[in-house]
Amino acid sequence: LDNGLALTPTMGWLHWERFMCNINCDKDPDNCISEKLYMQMADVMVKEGWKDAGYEYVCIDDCWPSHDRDAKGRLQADPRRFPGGIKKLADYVHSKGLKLGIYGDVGKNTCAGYPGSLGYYEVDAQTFADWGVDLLKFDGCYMNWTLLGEGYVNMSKALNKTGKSILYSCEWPLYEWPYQKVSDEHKEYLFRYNSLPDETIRLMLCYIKEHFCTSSFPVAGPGGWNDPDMLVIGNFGLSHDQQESQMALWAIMAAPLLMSNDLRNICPRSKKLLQNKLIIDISQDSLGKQGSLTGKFDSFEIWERPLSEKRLAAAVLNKQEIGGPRGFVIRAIPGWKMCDPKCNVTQILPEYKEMGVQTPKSNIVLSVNPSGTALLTITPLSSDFTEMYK
Ligand SMILES: OC[C@@H]1[C@H](O)[C@H](O)[C@@H](O)CN1C(=S)Nc1ccc(F)cc1
Repeated sequence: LDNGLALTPTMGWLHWERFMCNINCDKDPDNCISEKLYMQMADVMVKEGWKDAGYEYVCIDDCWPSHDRDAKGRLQADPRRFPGGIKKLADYVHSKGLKLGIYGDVGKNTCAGYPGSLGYYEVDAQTFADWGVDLLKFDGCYMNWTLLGEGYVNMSKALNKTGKSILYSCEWPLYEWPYQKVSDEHKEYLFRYNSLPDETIRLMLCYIKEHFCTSSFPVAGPGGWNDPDMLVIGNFGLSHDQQESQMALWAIMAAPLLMSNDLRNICPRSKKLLQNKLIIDISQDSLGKQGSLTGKFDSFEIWERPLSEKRLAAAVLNKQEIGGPRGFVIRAIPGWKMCDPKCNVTQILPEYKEMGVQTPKSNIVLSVNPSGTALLTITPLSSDFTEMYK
């Protein structure tokens, strides 16, 4: 959808993978789905450099509403967990210079059984607009599969009708069979299509542990991004190598960077990784071209993304889980052919290393940890440029 939103992949925080549907505010007040959680995350995002790094959306996921609509048929937040209501929460988030995302469902109920928007698309779109919501994640549960597309299109039109610019983040392709089938119609109406099933994020965990999904994502670009779901960096499930792999791959794929973790309590290494400016620059690159899998051999996967100014980002993933670090000769990267007659190479992960001017015959060997990734940027140099890097 080209109305000036989502020109680069969305960046922010989303509650689901870390806080799920925890509504037990009596016993677990610090981690339950309540206005306090989002206000605290917004505070931390400003205080701890997340906003400055580019993370701007604070997103509510499922389980926020009351089970009953109000007298006018409008959705309302659970009054005990959100005593101030969503509008007040949006005002608070906006006062911090951030944006608020909310969650709805195209069908009768949300996946966790709260009221869905079927039959209420215009009412709900207007309600979200009146509250000052900036993003809507629209799920696809409890919906007659043959009416799914019509529902998503109708909500897209209803959102447009409000006259407010609300980033429309859909799970439409997720509920299409086969998965990841994103048609032109999807792209026309969607900004960010969450094109992998939720279990894939868990599978993605095991993918990150064992292998990455190698399904080629449909082409994305400014105004519409494929979304392999939340960043789980800073949680409990991944080793640091696997966290580096997720961050590198999401940047190469031009995927939205929506963290789902506890920013109030995150280990310094994970925070440094999530705030790594060079990786975020790859993710947010102005060319807006999504990267892809360009090579697979000897239990390595190479993922490459063309960047602005003729540069290339390359990620070398060691899919082997056992054993120790393995060497990968840098000139075996398919895109290395652009290093002709020379190029300048910067390694970003696993640690920053200026590799300087290289030639097509470079013998540099990258060391890649099991389930880890080496991430590079390669800048081609024409012969006269070499002087600059001497
Ligand atoms: O209830 C909301 C939850 C989160 O929003 C996820 O990000 C969405 O992918 C949807 N969702 C869940 S658990 N959805 C879901 C997960 C598994 C399944 F078989 C059917 C639906």
